[in-house]
Amino acid sequence: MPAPHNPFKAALKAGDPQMGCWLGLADPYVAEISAGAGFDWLLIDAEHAPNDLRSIIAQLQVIAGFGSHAVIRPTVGETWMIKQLLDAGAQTLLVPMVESAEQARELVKAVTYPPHGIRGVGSALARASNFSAIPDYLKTAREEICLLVQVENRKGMEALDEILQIEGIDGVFIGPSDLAADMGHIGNAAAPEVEAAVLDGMRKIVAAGKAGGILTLSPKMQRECLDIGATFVATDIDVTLFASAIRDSAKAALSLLPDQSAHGTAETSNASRYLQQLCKHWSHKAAVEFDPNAGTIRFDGGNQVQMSATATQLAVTATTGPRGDLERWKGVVSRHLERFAFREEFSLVWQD
Ligand SMILES: O=C(O)C(=O)C[C@H](O)[C@@H](O)CO
Repeated sequence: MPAPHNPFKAALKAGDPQMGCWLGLADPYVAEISAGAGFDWLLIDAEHAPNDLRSIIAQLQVIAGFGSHAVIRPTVGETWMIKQLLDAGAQTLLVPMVESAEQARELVKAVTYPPHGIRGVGSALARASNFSAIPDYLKTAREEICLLVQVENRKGMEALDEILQIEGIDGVFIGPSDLAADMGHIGNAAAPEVEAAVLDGMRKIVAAGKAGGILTLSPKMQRECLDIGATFVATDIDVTLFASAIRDSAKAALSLLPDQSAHGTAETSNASRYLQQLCKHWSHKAAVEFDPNAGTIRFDGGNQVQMSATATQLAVTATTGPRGDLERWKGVVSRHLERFAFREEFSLVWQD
């Protein structure tokens, strides 16, 4: 009985595009929900997410019951880490920060048993061999291990041609975020120079007969990479999906509650001047509408000011969202108006 078949590796070999999702919530409950969503593969991230061997094993166990394939990204491509992940039952690894053919060569040895590699023999204890229930695991494991490497800086891109020559590397993933940073465009993987480098690298990978992969939230880049022939493309991240959805949900819930408002007046013959000064002062960072007699200032976070001016009085309404700090906001508005009215005895008296 051989090592379990790796359908993901077979699909990449057949050039059959596999669509994936990043898992960074580091929780088997979330992995189980994600595994039932329909993605072809799920990346369990131990580089940028709080995963450890135990959390990875728990996620491998729940994903095993679904059609999605688990791809594990170790923190670094260390032999000891790879040994533990393979014994834990990972069959596909995505190793970050590969910068040279020599590094790629060492990774191939780390996933290969002796005499051709250096993977330690411990299958008797390993989940990978179903705890020795697979008698010829040692002889058949390598064929079902899919080794993917990440090229994600200028050094790695310069070595890409040599990396692509290394036998035993099944695919190369280009990391746009890290590549952007190394190219001087940190936080901007959409920079034209970065996108061009990513697409050029992807063409080289596909032309070399290796599987090309990427994680990009850009529909344009997803399409372009697939059109080039990339075969493992991740299009979303569980962390950002959840964070965005729950923030929107909280905003919608709070929008059902009433805003908080306070009303104040100041006796002054310069009401229109101060109204217009405050509107102009905040016009660069808020939505402002005003004329000499009335003005409205709306900030994105929910803080607002409405003002009206007569020949003798300035009327002000300060508003915050249902959970805003109204007292603080009243103080901010008062201090700004008092600063504009420094030439006179000015007092904004709040009625509530
Ligand atoms: O450089 C990249 O892009 C990647 O390797 C993916 C990131 O590590 C992932 O955390 C999304 O930013």
